[in-house]
Amino acid sequence: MSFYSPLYLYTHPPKGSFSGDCFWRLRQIMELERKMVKSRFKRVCVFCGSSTGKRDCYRDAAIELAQELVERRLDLVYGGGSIGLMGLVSQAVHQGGGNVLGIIPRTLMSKEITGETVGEVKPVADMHQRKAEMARHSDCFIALPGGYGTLEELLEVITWAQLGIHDKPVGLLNVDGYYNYLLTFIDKAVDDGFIKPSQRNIFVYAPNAKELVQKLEEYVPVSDGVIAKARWEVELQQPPQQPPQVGFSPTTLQTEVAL
Ligand SMILES: C/C(=C\CNc1ncnc2c1ncn2[C@@H]1O[C@H](COP(=O)(O)O)[C@@H](O)[C@H]1O)CO
Repeated sequence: MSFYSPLYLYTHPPKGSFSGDCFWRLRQIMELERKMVKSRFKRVCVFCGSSTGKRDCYRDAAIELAQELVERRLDLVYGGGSIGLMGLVSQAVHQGGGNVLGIIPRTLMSKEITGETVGEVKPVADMHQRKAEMARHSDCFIALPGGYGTLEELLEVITWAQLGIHDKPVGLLNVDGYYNYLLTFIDKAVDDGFIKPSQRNIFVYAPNAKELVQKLEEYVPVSDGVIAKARWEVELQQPPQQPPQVGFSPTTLQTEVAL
């Protein structure tokens, strides 16, 4: 193709001219758009410790995960609060320009308990409602290292996936082998007949944020949930038969968890 052909001038307009500058700018934007990672998700729920843990790798992993979410333009849903890894993830996503939604029980809202939160805060009545709301607002779940609270949240969304309450991917960020004993325990539960082999891979795990988010993107739901998602949704539409009695009520719990 000649340097003087109309097609050459169209694809290589002279720099410095107004139309040429606009063209080069447009090409830069299109190139950036092409490089941007497209995600099947919009909002990611992150469960993590209300402590930072004793080793730097946990803090680094929390920030690295936040950067991965920002890079993929994913919003963060989390338990509210600015303490521990929860604080690090939420602040890093917020500073990176991402949307942050913290869902927190009113009783935990005091700054002495949770610190100063960033982004939008949604107060809820209790821990059950918090978990149901976190799940409802998210397209997938990630657990960073944490303690009892994190384990409880993680195992609950895995259990809900097993029951077919939702089919959203769940991922474990196994920072420096933090969750190796849990993974070994799950293998034991499969070997001893408490978890179906088909459910062993109901969640994914990876040592770093990039690999984990990639696995979540590629995840195909395990389809042998005992109760189909649609049935839980029908359950949700039914008005409660009776007002809840004192203590635990299976009806309200089902209604709360149906996503
Ligand atoms: C210790 C107490 C409050 C600490 N403040 C918290 N604020 C908000 N959310 C919290 C808090 N502590 C735990 N959580 C929830 O559990 C998850 C982390 O728990 P872990 O045991 O540290 O792993 C976290 O995702 C929150 O949902 C009250 O005295």
